[in-house]
Amino acid sequence: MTATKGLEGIVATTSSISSIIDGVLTYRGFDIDDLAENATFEEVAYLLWYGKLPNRSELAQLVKDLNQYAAVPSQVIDQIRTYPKDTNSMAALRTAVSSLALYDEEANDMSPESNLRKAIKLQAQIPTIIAAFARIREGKEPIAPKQSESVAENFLYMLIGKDPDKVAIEALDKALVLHADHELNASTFAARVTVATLSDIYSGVTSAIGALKGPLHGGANEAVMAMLEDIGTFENAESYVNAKLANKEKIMGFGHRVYKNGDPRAKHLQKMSEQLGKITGNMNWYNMSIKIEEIVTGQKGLKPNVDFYSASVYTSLEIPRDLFTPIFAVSRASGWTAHILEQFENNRLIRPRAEYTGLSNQKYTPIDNR
Ligand SMILES: CC(=O)SCCNC(=O)CCNC(=O)[C@H](O)C(C)(C)COP(=O)(O)OP(=O)(O)OC[C@H]1O[C@@H](n2cnc3c(N)ncnc32)[C@H](O)[C@@H]1OP(=O)(O)O
Ligand SMILES: O=C([O-])CC(=O)C(=O)O
Repeated sequence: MTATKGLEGIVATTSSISSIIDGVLTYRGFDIDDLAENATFEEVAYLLWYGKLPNRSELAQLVKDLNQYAAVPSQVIDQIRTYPKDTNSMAALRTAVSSLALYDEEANDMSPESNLRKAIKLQAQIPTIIAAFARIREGKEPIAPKQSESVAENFLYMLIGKDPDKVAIEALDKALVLHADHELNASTFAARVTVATLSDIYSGVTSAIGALKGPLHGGANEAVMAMLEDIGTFENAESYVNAKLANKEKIMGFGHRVYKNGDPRAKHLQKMSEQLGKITGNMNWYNMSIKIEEIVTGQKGLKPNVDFYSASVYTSLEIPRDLFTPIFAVSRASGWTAHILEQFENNRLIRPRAEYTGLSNQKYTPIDNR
């Protein structure tokens, strides 16, 4: 038995949800470029869950369900009020999502209908939790979700407390489309491993949030912004990045386990970053990002991943830095739950082996003789 570090190149499951083949990402066979240009997040979520694009009445029903479920149990909001004000936002989300199960009477119902309903509930409630957390820590009252056509609109509304502008809604909606699913990424794998024990969907999504939090995965978008802020000005970018590379430190938002010739989602986010920079009149983050890309790609051949330009996009939307990874979770909730439903459809326990590299033939010695 020989281990492959990080399971690189190991095919661990079959899936018909999304594919990455020759650097092309598809959701249910639809190219991400096509979806990014044309689809709304709600259409994409429907596509991931049901395997086809919705017609008008199917989409209207999903929007109705999302609106119906968007309010979070008051006990969960009350718990969020007790979190320390400096709680890590992903830790808050992980804890609150886990506690949603306590107040859902069907949390442990394993029927396919119940699991699909809970997938939609989780999708509806995750944005509400994040917005409530963000407001409560600032000493403000959470804002109840409104009837809305769009998850992006409702999230921004609950976060800022007024109707968001059209540009912001459209930009966030596109970011949600781009982040919705990504084959067997670490957080999705964590979700599938958890539910393959026949644990419940809340446990699966809680595991996934824990995995997404790390800076080698979803947490990189926040780390990218921390780096941009650290650099501060365009003029500082070159020396900063060169020093990091010389020190063999990683530049956040670059590289990918699967894409070696570039992440197809990055160009959409780059374009949005530029457009939003022009609209806000602040091109600093965009220009700095372009410079960093030039250096990192030039020197290391590494290309930006989905997390790199999303940092400047969210900053242009005036979203606080530590909500970037929770927003990733808003989108990926659709993919996680689609994968959980797929895992339940054809389940087998996921239990690989480890190659043992420890000591052998050890003999027990009584404690006083050690
Ligand atoms: C949504 C997402 O999860 S996208 C990924 C988000 N994560 C990041 O942006 C964090 C920065 N990037 C990375 O850490 C990595 O590229 C990962 C985790 C994404 C992929 O990792 P792996 O496939 O395991 O590659 P690994 O970390 O082994 O790197 C291979 C080589 O490239 C180098 N490398 C990889 N990424 C970077 C980077 N961002 N900056 C500098 N060097 C890098 C490594 O140092 C290593 O070099 P070496 O062979 O000389 O030791
Ligand atoms: O697939 C991965 O390893 C990480 C990633 O890009 C994602 O989850 O979107």
